[in-house]
Amino acid sequence: MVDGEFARWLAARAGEALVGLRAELGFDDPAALKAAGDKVSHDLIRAELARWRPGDAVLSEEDEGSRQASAAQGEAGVGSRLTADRVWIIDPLDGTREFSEQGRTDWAVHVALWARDASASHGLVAGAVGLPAQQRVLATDQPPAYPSVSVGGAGRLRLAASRSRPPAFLTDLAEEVGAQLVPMGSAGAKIAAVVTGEVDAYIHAGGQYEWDSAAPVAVATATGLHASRIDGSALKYNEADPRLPDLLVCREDLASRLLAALRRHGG
Ligand SMILES: Nc1ncnc2c1ncn2[C@@H]1O[C@H](COP(=O)(O)O)[C@@H](OP(=O)(O)O)[C@H]1O
Ligand SMILES: [Mg+2]
Repeated sequence: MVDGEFARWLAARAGEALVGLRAELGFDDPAALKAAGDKVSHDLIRAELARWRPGDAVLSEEDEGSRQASAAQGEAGVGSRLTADRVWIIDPLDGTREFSEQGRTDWAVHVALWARDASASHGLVAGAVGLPAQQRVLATDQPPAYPSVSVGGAGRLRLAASRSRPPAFLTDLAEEVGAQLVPMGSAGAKIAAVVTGEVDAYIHAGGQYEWDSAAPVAVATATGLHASRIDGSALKYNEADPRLPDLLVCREDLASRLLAALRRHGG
């Protein structure tokens, strides 16, 4: 299987396990469901990567060791992710909070591949975003079609934002550009909503990590969408410090307008 296809398969498998876990444990103890979700998905993805891509390094939200840039990884001799040529950047369960709430579908499985010699944007050569509760996986092996303009209707832009930690400046920015804010959980689900045209853009600031955006940004850029930091600079992955605190994902035709508004409001 080529990498994009493999990422799709892996995200789908982890998604099935997570759907099964929700059915098995129910929603009475959200903390237990979140912890179990993180672990089950992480263990499954790590095991399949070790089996099918044993020479590659891994950066995972749920693996303290892999977050330390200097830590040796995997089998002996594989070395640190900072010297590796290929690094899988995974978030086994993005939108953990929403996963633990009955009826919510805004949670995701992220599987991305970063390569040192990549000509692809952001160094991301493959990626898949599993949206198990929406019964779909978006992936770079078959990138979705570029979204049609203004699905929101009435000519009003729709801006996806974190439902629990939206940037403070977003209300003013939305007012200035005449946009409606659409609160949603999970960076992957929000970027997927931009890809499918459910919303026009996603803006985040104030904190996030590489695994929160790598896979969905891989899919968004494969689709032809704009993805950058909120100051317009490039998103960089597999850095020593995995913090990647802000980003903008939107249709290309909106990028300069939203970046200008971000210069005024985004700090
Ligand atoms: N201020 C912040 N600092 C650190 N991580 C943040 C953050 N705001 C959002 N995130 C992370 O980004 C992902 C999407 O957040 P949100 O649902 O609020 O949009 C979540 O990932 P996890 O669910 O994998 O922890 C969340 O933890
Ligand atoms: Mg996350």
